[in-house]
Amino acid sequence: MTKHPANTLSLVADIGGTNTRVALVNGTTLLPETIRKYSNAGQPGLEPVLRRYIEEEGDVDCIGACVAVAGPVRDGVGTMTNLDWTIDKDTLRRATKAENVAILNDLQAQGHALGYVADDDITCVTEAQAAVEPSPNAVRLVIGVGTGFNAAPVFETHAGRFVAPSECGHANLPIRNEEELELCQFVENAHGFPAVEDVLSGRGLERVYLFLGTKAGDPREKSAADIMTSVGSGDDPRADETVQVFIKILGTVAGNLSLIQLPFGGVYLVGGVARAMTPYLERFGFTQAFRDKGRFAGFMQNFAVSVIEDDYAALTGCASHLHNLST
Ligand SMILES: Nc1ncnc2c1ncn2[C@@H]1O[C@H](COP(=O)(O)OP(=O)(O)OP(=O)(O)O)[C@@H](O)[C@H]1O
Repeated sequence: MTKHPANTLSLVADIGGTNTRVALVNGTTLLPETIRKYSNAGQPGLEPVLRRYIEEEGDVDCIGACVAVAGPVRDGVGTMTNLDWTIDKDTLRRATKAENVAILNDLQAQGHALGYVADDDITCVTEAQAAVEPSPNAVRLVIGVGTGFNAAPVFETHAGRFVAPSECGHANLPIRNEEELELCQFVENAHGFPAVEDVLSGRGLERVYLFLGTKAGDPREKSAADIMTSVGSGDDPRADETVQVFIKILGTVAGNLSLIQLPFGGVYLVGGVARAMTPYLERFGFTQAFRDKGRFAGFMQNFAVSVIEDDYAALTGCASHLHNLST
């Protein structure tokens, strides 16, 4: 017997460079007991992952499906940046048998989730100190730091919410001091063009650790998870130094993006690496780097910055997008 007799459900998926999160939704309501997380390693594409999910959910029938991909989407085709997968609507229809299907960039999905994330899942890092309260329709900005880096501004328009996609993780890495210049050269020598994502990501954190070790004549490697376990423990000062360098560059980049989008409604950091950084952002100078914009240092106080702790927010964003398409 099918686990889900009511035929009102849709499937949503958030496909990152490392993990795919899948769930069922009823309208905009995520069904928490249906959330499953799969490692992408060794999988040839999305179709087998979705087929396995549908089977594990008792061959559930879905009326719609929306997936968020970590990469550019053009004309309904998503190309994963950090994985050899391409996702199109026909594949999605074939895998889910749903008629209404949609493909979004994953940061667009995060933008569509704003307003649905519980207050308990939002941690304020940098308070705005502006005299004027933001209007309810003020622009917001989501910034994702996980396997990759990306951002998306969220606009509330008369026609509904519009979340603009971007690929800003592939813009140049900014440099503010001698050490960052050396890091940039280290990345370029090893990997070619030094993009923001080459430092602001899980692999990027590991590169910063290796860079500092190489500079000190002791080039050791450590995984991103192990660096975050060591930081603050006193057993590896290089982990602390690594996280400090990372957080300052994150502040600089988040500040740059804020000057481009003017998110008076707030900046929201999302993704596994951003979440792991939460306890250290203030201690290691995030706000200072975020506001370090010369004559506009005071102006930067208009922007509050928070971290979204909900690992499944993009799934709710997919549900909201699908719901908006059908109403
Ligand atoms: N405890 C940790 N601290 C910091 N980084 C971690 C930790 N555990 C895993 N990572 C790193 O986080 C990244 C995965 O983050 P996340 O789960 O947000 O990725 P994703 O959704 O698959 O990626 P994306 O959407 O950015 O492509 C990997 O690069 C991994 O090395």
